[in-house]
Order: sequence, then structure tokens, then C-alpha cells
Amino acid sequence: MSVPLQDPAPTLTVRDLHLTLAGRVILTATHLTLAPGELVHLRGENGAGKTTLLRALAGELPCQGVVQLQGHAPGSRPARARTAFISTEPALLDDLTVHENLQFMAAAWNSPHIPILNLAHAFGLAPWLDAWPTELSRGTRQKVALSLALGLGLPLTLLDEPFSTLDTASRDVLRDALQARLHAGGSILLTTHGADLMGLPSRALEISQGELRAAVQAA
Ligand SMILES: Nc1ncnc2c1ncn2[C@@H]1O[C@H](COP(=O)(O)OP(=O)(O)OP(=O)(O)O)[C@@H](O)[C@H]1O
Repeated sequence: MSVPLQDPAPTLTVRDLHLTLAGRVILTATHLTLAPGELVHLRGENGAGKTTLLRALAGELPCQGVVQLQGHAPGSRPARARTAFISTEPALLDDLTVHENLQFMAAAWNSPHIPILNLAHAFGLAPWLDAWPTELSRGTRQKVALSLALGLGLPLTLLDEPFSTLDTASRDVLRDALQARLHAGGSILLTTHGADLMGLPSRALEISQGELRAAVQAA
């Protein structure tokens, strides 16, 4: 007897999320799910609430409602162990070299160091491995952070405008790394201002004036 195929459990589930800052409701999201191997592309104008949503899902901002990452609340230890979040100004440890940062983060996540280093090489970071983070340009710092985020191979990757500071060759490397993460069953939520996702299969969501709306289209 054949067993009916079932949809895999979502990596991320959001229902009736409300986020209030300084007495003002900044963000509402009635419904959002992210399946394994799915890329959701969050679009919206300046100030729409994209970064705020990513920060809430990463556990950096407290919110009300149902938010579950593989059954865990954002910010909890198990949720943090499953989430990579790269902001537009990614933090690195300034008293460690780039290579030491990569090794330290791999050890902190109990993850192999080699996939991270391979991505760093693909991004052309070899000349920067012995540099200090304070010596890096914005785009180079972003490439270090993206090597970490995608090389860790965590179930959920949250990326705030990951393409914005990258040159053409690095955008291609990022596209291939995102594709590989999706093939491995990772879930990705990323923000952009525009619509160009370089051919990556994605589901677009629109966020406007702090309100997350229903799906727009598959790309
Ligand atoms: N700490 C805070 N206190 C009060 N309001 C805030 C705070 N952080 C963000 N906001 C407000 O939340 C709203 C959404 O900001 P957010 O940074 O999420 O927008 P965004 O869509 O990422 O914009 P952009 O494309 O410009 O980066 C804005 O109106 C902003 O002023």
C-alpha cells in the first residue's frame, strides 16, 4: 500500500505577529510560513518594516503572536542554534582576524570549518583572511558574514539586502550559495528593494507600512 506524500513541516511559522516599539505598532504579520528548501523574497519600500521583521524572527526584538522556528520561540537557545541572521551591518569580532572569526563562529555553532572557508575563497576573500575586520570595506565585510551564514548550513537563513553591497562576480557567488542551501533543504528569507533575484526560485511577499501581505507570485 502506498503512503500518501505529506508536505514537510514548515521551518518557520508566523501567525498574528504584532510588534510595538516606543508605544507604536511598527509591524503586523497575520500569516507566514517558510518550508524546507523554500526562498521567500520580502519586498517593500524604505521604512516598510522589512528589517524589523527579520530582527523579530532572529529574536532581537520582542513581539507578540505565534512565531515558531522548528517548534522553538525566536531568541531561545534552540532557535538561535538553527538561525543565521545577517544584517546590513554585520558584526564581526574586531580583535580576531577574518580567518579567526570564521574558525571561532564554526566552533561556536559546532559546525565544520571547511564549507565556510570554501565559500570565503569563492568570494575572493583569500587576500583578506589575515586582515582585521576594521580593515575591510563594507562589501568585503558582507562577504565574510555571508560566508559564515551560508557555510554554517543552518535550517533558517535571514538576510537583509544581501546583494546590495556586492559586485557582479560576488552576486553570482551568492546566488550559487543560496541555490546550494535550498537544495540542501535550508529555508531562506531575504529582503530587497527590487525584484531581481537572479533567477532563483522564490515566493515574493510584499510588506507595506508595517503590514505583511499575502503572497504575490512565484518567480
Ligand atoms: N527602535 C525603533 N524605535 C521606533 N521605531 C523604529 C525602531 N526601529 C525601526 N523603527 C521604525 O519601524 C519602521 C520600519 O523600519 P525598518 O527598518 O524595518 O524598515 P525597512 O523596510 O527595513 O526599511 P529600509 O528599506 O529603509 O531599510 C520605520 O518606520 C522605523 O522608523
